[in-house]
Amino acid sequence: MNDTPKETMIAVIGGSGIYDIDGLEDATWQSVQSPFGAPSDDILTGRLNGVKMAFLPRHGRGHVHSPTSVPYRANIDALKRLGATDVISVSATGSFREDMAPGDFVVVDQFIDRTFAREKSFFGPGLVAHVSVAHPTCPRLSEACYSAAKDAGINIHKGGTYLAMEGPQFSTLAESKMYRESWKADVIGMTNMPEAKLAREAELCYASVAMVTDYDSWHPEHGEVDVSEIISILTGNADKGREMVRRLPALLGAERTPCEHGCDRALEFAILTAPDKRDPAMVAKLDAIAGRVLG
Ligand SMILES: CSC[C@H]1O[C@H](OP(=O)(O)O)[C@H](O)[C@@H]1O
Ligand SMILES: Nc1ncnc2[nH]cnc12
Repeated sequence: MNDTPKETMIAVIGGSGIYDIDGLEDATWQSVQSPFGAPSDDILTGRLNGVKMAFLPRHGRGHVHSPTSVPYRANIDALKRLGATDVISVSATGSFREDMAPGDFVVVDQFIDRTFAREKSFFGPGLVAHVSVAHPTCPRLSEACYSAAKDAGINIHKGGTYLAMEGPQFSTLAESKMYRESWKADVIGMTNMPEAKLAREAELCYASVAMVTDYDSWHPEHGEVDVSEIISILTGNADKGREMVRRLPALLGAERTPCEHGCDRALEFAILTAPDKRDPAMVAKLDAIAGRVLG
């Protein structure tokens, strides 16, 4: 695995309420083994308008994983092993903005990571690496999601900061007000971190489409978050999400050129451990993630 793949494979990670996608040609659920453990579920693969697609339900079919127990490393490693070039997260989020209303979509471009009980890196003792996540999402992929959603008639906002909390409980009122008023976050969820950081370490382009389901707890006219309301908004949005995904292959194309923003070269100068000090077991485990630079 020494070169940038030449063929696009769009991987969609579906969040709460999204456990399947339809319309793929040659659709097959595949079991993918990863040295980082079992992914959340088998991965649905196929083609859409001639472009390779993969779909992974983040919480597993039947929603078996909590935001903390989602095997983020295994998921990203398995998608990379399958040949994914672009990863699109579709997630349920609360909103801190009056104008980002339930039913709207937001193309997230920044994150505040408040998670604390998850493995956040593929690297560690024996193979140390530091990648930049100053710009954690891929502008080209994000733009494609925005255009696809616009064309599908979705009310979508370009850019927004996603506060990633540990969960599984929703925020207190004081937290909700602090995230909104002091930290200026736009949306809140429990899963995009460390997923976005891991995608960057894996040299995958990553975009996040937040589906707004509620106003968290800050809004004086909307009260507390209620999961049944979230699911009813998500169910109403399912067709919109599918329409957006259906338009992506035409926008991204089957032939993959290097990412102009460098997502696919994030590890170029990131590994600090000297070649003779590298742990051979770590090097072997990172064959898919870092094989391009480890040789
Ligand atoms: C069902 S409400 C809380 C749950 O939904 C979101 O999951 P995802 O990002 O996978 O759509 C949120 O982050 C929580 O995990
Ligand atoms: N208000 C909220 N907080 C955290 N995660 C969410 N997912 C959907 N709504 C949410």
